[in-house]
Amino acid sequence: MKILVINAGSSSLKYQLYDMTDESVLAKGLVERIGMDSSILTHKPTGRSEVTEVSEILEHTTAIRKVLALLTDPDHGVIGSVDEIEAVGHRVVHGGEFFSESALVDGDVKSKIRQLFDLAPLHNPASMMGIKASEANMPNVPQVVVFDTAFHQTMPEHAYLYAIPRVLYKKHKVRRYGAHGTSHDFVSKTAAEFLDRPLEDLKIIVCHIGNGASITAVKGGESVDTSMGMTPLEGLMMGTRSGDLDPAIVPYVMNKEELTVSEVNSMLNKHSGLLAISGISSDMREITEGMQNGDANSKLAFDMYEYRLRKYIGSYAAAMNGVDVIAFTAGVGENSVVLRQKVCENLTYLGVELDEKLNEVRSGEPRRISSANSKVQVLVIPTNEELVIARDTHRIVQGSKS
Ligand SMILES: Nc1ncnc2c1ncn2[C@@H]1O[C@H](COP(=O)(O)OP(=O)(O)O)[C@@H](O)[C@H]1O
Ligand SMILES: CC(=O)OP(=O)(O)O
Ligand SMILES: [Mg+2]
Repeated sequence: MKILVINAGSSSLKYQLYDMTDESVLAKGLVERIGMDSSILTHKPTGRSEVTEVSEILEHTTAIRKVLALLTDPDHGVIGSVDEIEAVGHRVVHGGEFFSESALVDGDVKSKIRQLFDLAPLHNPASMMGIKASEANMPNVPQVVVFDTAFHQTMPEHAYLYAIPRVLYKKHKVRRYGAHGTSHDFVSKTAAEFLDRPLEDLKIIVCHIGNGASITAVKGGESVDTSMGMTPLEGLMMGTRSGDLDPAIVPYVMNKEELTVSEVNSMLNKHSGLLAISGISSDMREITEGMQNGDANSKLAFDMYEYRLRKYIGSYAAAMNGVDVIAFTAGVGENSVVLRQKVCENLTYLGVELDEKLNEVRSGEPRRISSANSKVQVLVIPTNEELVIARDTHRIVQGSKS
């Protein structure tokens, strides 16, 4: 079965085409700047050279039409016809309390995703655009949705409630939901397999640090706490997101700077984090380079990022009354030798002992970076959210046929 996996953002659309007979990726790509003057489509058929097209792509339906055209193109394509795509899997960030599992898309599922627009204004409308665009271009193909929040539905009440009037939870569903669950789930399972130990016995802290960043306490295979909250703004400092802050800052700044709700949201989501503190970039590569070249603001941004991550690791060790495994994943977690080193340097009280040589190894495979004596196994586990989405889609579509 060939499955197209789609991760739609408000102005972007990432895709991967899988052949599920061997879980191989036939092609992948990215459409950027949808709705802007020159959109860029980058398409990479596996084992062949990448193609880039610049054109005007005003909305997601056109974006998917162009992707399908490239997937079937005589020169750059990997399939003979769109009919070969038997299912589409979509990443949806917010499933609220409706979804603790992936689901086959129908009218009810779409209505629930729509009801969650208010809780995830930056993410869910974009996912819905991706679903509608796929339905328009592939009307008879089953669509499956895989939620970032689903894995975290096991969190206990004391972890997911905010200490605010309970009526806000009852009326408006104000609570913590978390995100990146697909990755936290995959990485914790892969860590247990890598160590050849039963997942049920392990206390694992997964640090998913990429563009968006979140950290999860996984006990016995279940999420017991996670750093993202009602929206993906809470928790760690990120590329452009503030992470945790005193909530009183929001009304204070709105008042002083005469900001609207949308302006303050934009400030916290798009103009904060590494970008705000460094004044240079939201990209950890540039921050590290700036720091190594003596730029004080880059060093401060790095130090704040590392310090906050380390504090969360300590608090999740407390949440689980111990930790057996710390797993680093996503763009920064998989690649930043210096970030991992600085974090681990200050976790000796937990029994963490980093092996500096192992930490410097670069590979796309799961690997251990702690020393043989370390009480806590520190691992780097490359995440693969798209593969999980493809597997869930495959399972659900097969199940719906039988
Ligand atoms: N070699 C590296 N060193 C440090 N950070 C890196 C490196 N490579 C990638 N990154 C970071 O990873 C981030 C992207 O992470 P990724 O998980 O791909 O994000 P997303 O999937 O959310 O777009 C980049 O913004 C960059 O900061
Ligand atoms: C939920 C979230 O933060 O997603 P991303 O990492 O793709 O920005
Ligand atoms: Mg990501």
